[in-house]
Amino acid sequence: MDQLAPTSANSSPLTPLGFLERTAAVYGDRRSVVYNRTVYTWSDTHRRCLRLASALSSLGISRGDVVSVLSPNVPAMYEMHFGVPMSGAVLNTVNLRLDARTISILLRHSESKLVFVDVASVPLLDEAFRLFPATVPCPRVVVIEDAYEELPPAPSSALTYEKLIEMGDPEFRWVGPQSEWDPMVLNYTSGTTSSPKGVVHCHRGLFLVVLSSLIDWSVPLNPTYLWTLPMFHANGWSFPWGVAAAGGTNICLRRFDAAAVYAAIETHRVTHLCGAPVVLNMIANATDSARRPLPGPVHILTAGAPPPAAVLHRTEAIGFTVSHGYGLTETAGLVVSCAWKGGPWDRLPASERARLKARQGVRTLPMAAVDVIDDATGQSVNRDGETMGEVVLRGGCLMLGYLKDPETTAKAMRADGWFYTGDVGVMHADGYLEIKDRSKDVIISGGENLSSVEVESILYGHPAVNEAAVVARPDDFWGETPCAFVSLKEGAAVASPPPTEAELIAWCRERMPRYMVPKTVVFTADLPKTSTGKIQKFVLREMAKKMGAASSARPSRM
Ligand SMILES: Nc1ncnc2c1ncn2[C@@H]1O[C@H](COP(=O)(O)OP(=O)(O)OP(=O)(O)O)[C@@H](O)[C@H]1O
Repeated sequence: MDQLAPTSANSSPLTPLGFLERTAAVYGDRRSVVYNRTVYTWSDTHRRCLRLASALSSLGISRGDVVSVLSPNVPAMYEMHFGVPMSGAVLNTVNLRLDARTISILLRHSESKLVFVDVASVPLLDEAFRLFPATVPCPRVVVIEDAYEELPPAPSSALTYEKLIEMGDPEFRWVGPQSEWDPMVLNYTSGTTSSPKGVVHCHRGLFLVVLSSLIDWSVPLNPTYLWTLPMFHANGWSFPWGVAAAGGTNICLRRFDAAAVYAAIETHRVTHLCGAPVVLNMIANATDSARRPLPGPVHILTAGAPPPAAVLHRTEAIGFTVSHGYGLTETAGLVVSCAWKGGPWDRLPASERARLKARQGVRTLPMAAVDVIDDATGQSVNRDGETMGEVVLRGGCLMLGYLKDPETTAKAMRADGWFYTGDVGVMHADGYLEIKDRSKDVIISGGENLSSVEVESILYGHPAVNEAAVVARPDDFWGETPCAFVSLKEGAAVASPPPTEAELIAWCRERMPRYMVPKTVVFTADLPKTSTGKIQKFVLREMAKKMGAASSARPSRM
């Protein structure tokens, strides 16, 4: 068999961009994108994306150029996931809730050639441009207008998105990758633990993550998908391409709250949506006036932060079917998922099912391996569900690397063949991974590593708790002790009397070893979050630090 080698017939570069043409051929008349009263079919979307790619080429955008976009989940944002890379360019979705300084840094770092900007974010972009040094040219700007918003229109001289689409040729021969390893997107990480890093993914990695996400979540043909997850966050875990592959309908929302989510589900008969655990919490704790009955089965995929078992339990009790996965910007989407075994697991009590589902799970199909390794020895930790180590990954969905940062890339993708996630986890006897913390969030109390996620999950079980985050507070005796920041559910906050610090501490004491029990509880209306819905623990850690050292007496430890 030695003479059998790849030929041009069997080695066309893998890319998710080809999904669009196929879906337009099969489901041309079906709805592709819905936004308020705007409804496109897959034929429309196909033509509009080709026009976009063609128009970008006519503006001089070519292979490898970075094109950025600052936009909420509107149809233009969806189209750019195809149209921009179909011009050969690299799509760079920028978090539109960042401040002007960070946006200015990211645009310069990426050497972006053109920026699409939502009309509401024009002043923010202008401010970012003012921070460019005089010697560095600003990228060209295209404004995305919105007929449904009462916002000042784009200046008459501005090139608008719709004008650009009109300029383009719907018969354009799109620019395919020369190699499946060609870069296709550039995404900056959320900046939860450090400055955002520029993650570059190639066509091949995205192709793999899209197909495996559909299989893993058992997405059927023609789903109706509600865009609650921002597309600017890791390309909405790659579902812009996934919904196209499945011939689904994208329901776009510029902004949402619990009432808007329930209303959209009812109006459009939504079948699927993704959301960080904060979105689940928002849906589960919605007031009666916001809630509507579900018109049919609704599947929610959650990831991005550890979902507390209590939140999974509450969301499923309302009637949603929740799946849980784990991934990073560096993996383009979900690469570990809590594969549900059905049968015996279905027969367990609901709270036990939620506890199992809160585990992150096993590798998805394109991944070669997932492990938890001991930092000191580099060996796998015992599969006992207790011994903590760093979560490492290997497989086809991993990024090419960090843009212009070989040192950080080498630190993350090491010579031993693993990608180091910076997450701390345990491996259970059944081979399921469970994340216990981010390494920077681990609390070390009296020399013992303590998982803030475990303490949080107990706090979430308290009926009055809306959200909880636990961080380290300096302690004169123990070095660090857990400090909990807690927001209460609306009803509980006004009910008399709301729980006190002593009551929450007692609640924890009954349910966890003493060394894990928070020594301090701070009640707050809201917890600080990144725009991707992650709790900013570094902000809370600073607050805990400013509170000064807790001077513990030497309590007896369990
Ligand atoms: N299911 C999950 N359970 C627990 N944590 C999760 C889950 N999914 C994702 N995460 C967390 O999210 C992280 C990936 O987030 P993302 O790539 O958006 O940026 P970030 O890591 O928050 O930002 P930065 O790297 O800039 O600090 C993971 O490393 C992990 O800590």
